[in-house]
Amino acid sequence: MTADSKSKYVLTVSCPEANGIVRAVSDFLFERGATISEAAQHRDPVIDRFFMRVEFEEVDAHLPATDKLDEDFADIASQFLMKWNFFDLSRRPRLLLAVSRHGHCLNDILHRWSSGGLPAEVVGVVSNHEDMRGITEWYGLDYFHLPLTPETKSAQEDAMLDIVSSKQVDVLALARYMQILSPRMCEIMAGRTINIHHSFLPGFKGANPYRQAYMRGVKIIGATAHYVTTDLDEGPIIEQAVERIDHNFDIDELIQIGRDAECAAFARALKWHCEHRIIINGNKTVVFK
Ligand SMILES: Nc1nc2c(c(=O)[nH]1)N[C@@H](CN(C=O)c1ccc(C(=O)N[C@@H](CCC(=O)O)C(=O)O)cc1)CN2
Repeated sequence: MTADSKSKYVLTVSCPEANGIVRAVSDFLFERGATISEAAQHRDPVIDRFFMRVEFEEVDAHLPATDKLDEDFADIASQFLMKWNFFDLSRRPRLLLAVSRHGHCLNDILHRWSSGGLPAEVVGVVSNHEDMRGITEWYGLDYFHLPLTPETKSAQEDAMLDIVSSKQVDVLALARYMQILSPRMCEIMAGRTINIHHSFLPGFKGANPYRQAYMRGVKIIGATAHYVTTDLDEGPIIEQAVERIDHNFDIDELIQIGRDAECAAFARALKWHCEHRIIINGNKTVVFK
């Protein structure tokens, strides 16, 4: 078995701070013939909580499947009151993109995916408009046109959830999808729906943030990739990017400049999510880059 063909795994852990956590995890992996290729940890001093991400691979012996690792790890997890997940990196997360009429983030993500820059299986694109069908089908992907009105919003979300189920979607990426998801949708998709908001949150939540920024006279605009929650644009922030502006720029120029920041923040956030580098910590995130 060559180095490249060895199975690689990730373990993420969060638990109350305690002595012996790192030793217990490393001993567990050592005893199963694994070698650690990357490890990082963080302690939140405010809530005294410990976070860890370990990337490991089999040496000689074949490591058990993740469900068996889960089973074997349960006693250690119980001892330290851990929340934990094992991931097999050979299984790339299945990603569904959602878009409305602005296609720059969709286009950027599809190019990165098609050129190997995003470790995900893109399974299709859903939209409440027809504008992005052409580029989607150019990439050979399914395009699900799900138009809606305020009266049909719930039925439209049911249709989207049917696609999530039938396509076995792991993560829903809102690439400038301009519809507010219902509390029901947010609950079902909690922790696996990522939005790119076109402002440097917490500034300028909601619709038309570039107009808000222009009218406020800010000197920096930005974009924020965050997990989606019922509270609009209040979800745990994953990544942000900014661009400098000044009085010479009009709103259309802010929109154009802001697009680069949106694409950069969104792409990094999705890649880190797909590499299992993010642990949600209340209304924040720990990102092991
Ligand atoms: N429950 C959530 N849904 C969404 C979130 C979120 O954080 N929580 N982020 C938004 C994205 N967004 C800004 O980034 C945003 C999208 C839409 C609106 C809005 O007012 N939409 C109107 C309809 C607009 C239209 O039809 O063109 C609405 O839904 O009533 C504000 C902000 C994605 N969803």
